[in-house]
Amino acid sequence: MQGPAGLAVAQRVSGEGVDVCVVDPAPQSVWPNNYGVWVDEFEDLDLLDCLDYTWGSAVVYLDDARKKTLERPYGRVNRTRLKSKMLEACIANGVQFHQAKVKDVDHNVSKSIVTCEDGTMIEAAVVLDATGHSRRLVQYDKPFNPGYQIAYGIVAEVDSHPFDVDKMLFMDWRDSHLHGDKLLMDGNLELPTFLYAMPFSANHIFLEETSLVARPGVPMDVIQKRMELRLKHLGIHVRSIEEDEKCVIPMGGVLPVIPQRVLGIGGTAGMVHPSTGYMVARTLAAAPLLAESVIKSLGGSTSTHVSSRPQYSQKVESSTYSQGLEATSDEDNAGPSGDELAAGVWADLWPLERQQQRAFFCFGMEVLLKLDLAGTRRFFDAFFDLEAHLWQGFLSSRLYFIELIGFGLSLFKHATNHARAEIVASGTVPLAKLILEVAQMRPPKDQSK
Ligand SMILES: CC(C)=CCC/C(C)=C/C=C/C(C)=C/C=C/C(C)=C/C=C/C=C(C)/C=C/C=C(C)/C=C/C=C(\C)CCC=C(C)C
Repeated sequence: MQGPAGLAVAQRVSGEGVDVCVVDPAPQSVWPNNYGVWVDEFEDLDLLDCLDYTWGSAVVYLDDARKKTLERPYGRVNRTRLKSKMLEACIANGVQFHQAKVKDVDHNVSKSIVTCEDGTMIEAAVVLDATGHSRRLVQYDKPFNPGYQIAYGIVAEVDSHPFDVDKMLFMDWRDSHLHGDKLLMDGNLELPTFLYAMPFSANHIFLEETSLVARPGVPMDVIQKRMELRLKHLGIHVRSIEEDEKCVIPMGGVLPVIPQRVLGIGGTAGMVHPSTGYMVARTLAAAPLLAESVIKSLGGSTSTHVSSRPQYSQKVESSTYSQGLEATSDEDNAGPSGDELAAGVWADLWPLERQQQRAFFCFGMEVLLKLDLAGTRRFFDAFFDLEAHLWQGFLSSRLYFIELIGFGLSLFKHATNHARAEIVASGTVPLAKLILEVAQMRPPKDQSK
């Protein structure tokens, strides 16, 4: 199924007159996850009409005694509206939808041929892999060793809940619900989970028990059991479950090979924030950038180089799954070669400063991976005490490397001595790796120039 990233690119590229074909096994299905975003992020994307609930602030419980209020509005994405809006724009721009899974792709100098599981072959000037974490077509040349964010969530009708409906619950690290179960309690002390909740009304709420990051991931059944005990402890009686979701999000890990012939966006292209697991706002912001880059590389806006509809022909076989997006071209030798074109787009997508930023976020993730519950509480106590532009900028990928160094030093300054000692103990090796990695980084080569 095509997620927000792929559709956003299809919409933008087709809006410039480029012929686009989206390959998706379920183009009309509803996206499965409940996405939450900071309202300012969606405001920047001009998508405020795609939020169905907003809260003026968010709350973090560190433990039974300490609570912080984050003065930053938060919203729930209306995924049906967002998808309809994108689909309508795509249809109006003439995007074709082919209902299938992509099986494979082959390239020649100027074109790529995508083979679908139903045997259809589609010729394209550019192929974009937007298959999320299944990373169907994009290639990796190093072992992928991410951390895992695991979450179990429900949208439920409840008799009542104890949360303020004007505030969303960003993180609740309290653990008193586990006091009666030593095994679960000890497990949580070592690999903690928190509750994340969006209260829509006094008896309608989204509740999600979440492991921020662990390697390997915390088992789903453990997370569900912890949530069950938490809800009981909070006196939340679930009348009915409208939706439930099981999320497994790989965080960090290596980037795909840059450049490579197939383009990528979203999870397949390393765009999950490695310290938070958030991705929607980041990929929706990257979509126009990628689209502009593709259009520029194809030789301006529209159909000088790009004119034909996808050419379907018969083919056989079927097996795996995937989706893709293809901009088609029938001009064999005009403009840059396929490799040059793709290299230019990858260079725009992952410039040096974005790679450095991501390396810093991966460093942050390595520190989080080593913290137990007590350490996590101390860490977030310092994190949310930072000046707003620092913690907000960090979460929304708005700080670049030099600012991130300032952020790191400020966090260190705000931390208690105990938390500083933990950051040093868990962060020294990852920090040394970060420095080495950043020193070796070079801007990606744009072969089209
Ligand atoms: C929808 C779906 C799919 C799913 C969903 C699930 C969920 C619910 C989720 C949620 C999530 C969340 C809430 C998240 C959050 C997160 C956060 C807040 C994070 C944060 C982080 C931070 C960090 C990591 C930081 C880091 C930092 C550091 C490490 C620093 C350090 C420092 C030092 C060492 C000093 C010196 C330095 C320099 C110079 C650099």
